[in-house]
Amino acid sequence: MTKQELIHQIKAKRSFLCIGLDVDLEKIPAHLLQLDDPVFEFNKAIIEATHDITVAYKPNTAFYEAYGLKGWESLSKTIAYLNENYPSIFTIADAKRGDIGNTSTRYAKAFFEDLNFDSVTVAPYMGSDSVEPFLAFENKFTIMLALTSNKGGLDFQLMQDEKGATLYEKVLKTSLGWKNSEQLMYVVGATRPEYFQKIRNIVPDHFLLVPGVGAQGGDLQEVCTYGLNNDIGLLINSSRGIIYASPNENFAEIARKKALELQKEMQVILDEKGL
Ligand SMILES: O=c1ccn([C@@H]2O[C@H](COP(=O)(O)O)[C@@H](O)[C@H]2O)c(=O)[nH]1
Repeated sequence: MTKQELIHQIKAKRSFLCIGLDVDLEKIPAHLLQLDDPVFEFNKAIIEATHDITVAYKPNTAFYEAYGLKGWESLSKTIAYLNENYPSIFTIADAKRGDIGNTSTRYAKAFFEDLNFDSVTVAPYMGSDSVEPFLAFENKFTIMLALTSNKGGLDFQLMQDEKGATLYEKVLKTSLGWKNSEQLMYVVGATRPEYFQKIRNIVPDHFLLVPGVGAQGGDLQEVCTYGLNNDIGLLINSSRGIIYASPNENFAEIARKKALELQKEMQVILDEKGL
């Protein structure tokens, strides 16, 4: 998918919502457990209930890898279902990969070629030659961790050098010099709204993937104050807050209700900003 296609979808749907498909067999309604692939059936129901009001889906691969081969099969079926039925929806493999160059290339092939995701999350810790192999894939996006939503994210990301520059700022600035850096997006936690202005000064044009709204307590309005750019430039993720809003047979209906609440809020924000 191209950036223009993503922006077009966001404007058409008046939504920059990303739904996280973090499926846990202990949390899904009991009636699904009798089916052959409960994880895929759960995802299918969530997708059918929300595809018109969300622009992206983000399965976190940990939730699939935890179930071994069967879990990988559920992931593979989910992405195939999305690509076949809703090809204009942006897909994110939240896998947080990155390794020496030739290994990163294999990761990139796994997510971009075999599974055919539009994007994958990566960690920046191993530097340019660990991320550039992902950026070599045309019309695919590499979403790099910048300032994460978790408490421990601050252990390293806010470390300062003698001039007061923080590590996450250096990560952002350095990555702009990498080959095909226009295909980067960055993860910034919704729990860190006070940093969005600074981040937008460094990366005014790139998309930010923002997890942390919902279960982690981040606030959509606060993120949008400085996070939005002229292309909208935000993908706001909520996983548990949407997919587990009801433990009952009506889970998909209630997930839609929760997703719609966020989408309506987004619509108002976009209207107010004239976007
Ligand atoms: O900084 C980060 C990076 C990734 N995540 C992931 O996003 C979702 C959030 O799930 P919720 O249920 O909406 O809290 C999950 O897959 C995380 O691993 C993040 O939260 N923060």
